[in-house]
Amino acid sequence: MPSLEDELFPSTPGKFKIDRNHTMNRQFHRCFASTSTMFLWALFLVALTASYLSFQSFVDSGSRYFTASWGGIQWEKQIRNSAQIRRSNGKSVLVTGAAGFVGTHVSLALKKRGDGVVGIDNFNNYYDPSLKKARKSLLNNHGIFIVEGDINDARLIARLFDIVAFTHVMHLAAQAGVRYAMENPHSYVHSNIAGLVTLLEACKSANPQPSVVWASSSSVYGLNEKVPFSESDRTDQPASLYAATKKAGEEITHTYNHIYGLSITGLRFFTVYGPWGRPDMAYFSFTRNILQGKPITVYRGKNRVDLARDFTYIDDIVKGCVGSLDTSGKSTGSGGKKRGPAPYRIFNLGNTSPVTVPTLVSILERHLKVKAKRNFVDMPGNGDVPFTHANISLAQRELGYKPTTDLATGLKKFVKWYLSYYGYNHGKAVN
Ligand SMILES: O=C(O)[C@H]1O[C@H](OP(=O)(O)OP(=O)(O)OC[C@H]2O[C@@H](n3ccc(=O)[nH]c3=O)[C@H](O)[C@@H]2O)[C@H](O)[C@@H](O)[C@H]1O
Repeated sequence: MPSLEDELFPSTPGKFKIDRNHTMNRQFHRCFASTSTMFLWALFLVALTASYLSFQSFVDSGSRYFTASWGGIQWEKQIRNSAQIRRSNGKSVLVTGAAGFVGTHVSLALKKRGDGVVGIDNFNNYYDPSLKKARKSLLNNHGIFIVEGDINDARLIARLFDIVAFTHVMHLAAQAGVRYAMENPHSYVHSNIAGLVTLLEACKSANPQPSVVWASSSSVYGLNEKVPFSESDRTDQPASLYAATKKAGEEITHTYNHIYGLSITGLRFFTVYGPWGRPDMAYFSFTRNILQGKPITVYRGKNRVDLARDFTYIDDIVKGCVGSLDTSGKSTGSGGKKRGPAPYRIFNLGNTSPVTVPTLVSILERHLKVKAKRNFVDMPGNGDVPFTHANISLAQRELGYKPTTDLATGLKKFVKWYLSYYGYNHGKAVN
C-alpha cells in the first residue's frame, strides 16, 4: 500500500526520493510533506481568489460599459408602480427607446388608457440628450418610469422580466438615421442587431413570453421601384447599412418566432415627424436653420428630380403601434420552448401620400413666416432613396389603421411645439 507521502510525493528519481529507513529523514519528509501540502493549498486558494477577483472586475467593467446604475428596493418599487395596470384587460408593456421620439408618444398613449408602462433608454448622444431628458420628465410626470440602461445589458433586461411579467414589448430602441450609418456603422450593429438579439433572448426565456411589436423601417424597400410599396415587395436591395440592419431585424425576429413561438409584429415606419421629434431629421433641422437664418441643403435626385417622402404624422403612427399591440396575438412558448405556431406579421405604417422635399420646405416657410435659403445639391450616394410611398391596405384591414393628418396640418403642430419648446417669441429664441 503506498503511504500518504508516497501519493503526495511519488517515488520518482530525483531529490524528493524518500529513504524509509532513516528516522530523521522520515521526520524531515513528514514535516516537508505537510508544509508542501499547505503550500499547495495556499497556491490553490490564491488562484481561486485571483480568478474570483478577475471575474468580478470583468462583471464590473461590463456594468460600467452599460453605465448601469440600476437595482435596489426603491428602483424595483418604481418599476412595479409604473407597470401597474389600471383598466380591465389592460397590458403591461416594456417600451424600449422610451425617451426617443416614437417611444415617448407611444408610452404616453398606453399610460393614458390605463396600461402599465415601463420604459428603458440608454440616453446616448446621437442627438442632443437634453431633449431625451425632457421627454423623460414628461413621461415621469405621467407616472412612467424610465430605466437608464442599454438593451445589450442582458442582466438588466432579465431583471426587468423578473420584476414584471410583461405581456408585451414595444421595441423602439434603435440607431436611427439613414446617412449617419456611413459615419458610425458599428452603432447600427450594436443597437439594431446585437441589442435586438439580447432583447429577444430575454423575451424567449420569459415566462410567460411577451408579444413583441417592433420598429422596422420603410428603408427596407431600398432600391425597390414598384409603387406604392407593399409588404410583399422585394426588400433584398437595401441602399444603406441602416436599412440592412432593419432588414436583418425582420429576419432575426422571424427565427425567434419560428423556433421559440414568440408573437412578432414588425412595423415599417415611413419618415415619422411631429412634436418632440428627432433633431437629425430634415423637417427638424430645416426648421432650426430657417429660424436662425442659415441656409438649408435640399437634395435632388437624378436629372434634378425632387426627392419625395411619405411623411407620416406621429399620432397616426401611435395609432398603428397601439393597434398592433392590441391585435398581436399571444406568444406560445414557455421555458424557452415553442408550444405551437405564433403570429408573425409585418405592416407598412405610412401616410400613403408622398410629398416632395421642396414642398416640405414651402410648408415650413409658411408656418414659420420666414423665407428659407435653399441650396440645391445632387443627392450624394450616402444611402438615401429617391422616394417612398406606402401601400397601407394590409394595416387598414388588420389593425384598423387609417392616417388622418396631412403634412401641412402635422407640420403646423410641429412648428407650434418647436417655437414653444425652444422659447421662440416672434421668431427669436428667448433662452
Ligand atoms: O422612413 C424611414 O425608414 C426612415 O425615415 C427617416 O429617414 P429619411 O426619410 O431619410 O428622413 P430625413 O432624414 O428627414 O430626410 C427626408 C428627406 O429630406 C432629404 N434631406 C435630408 C437632409 C438634408 O439636409 N437635406 C435633404 O434634402 C432626404 O434626402 C430625404 O429625401 C428617418 O430618419 C430614418 O431613421 C428612418 O426611420
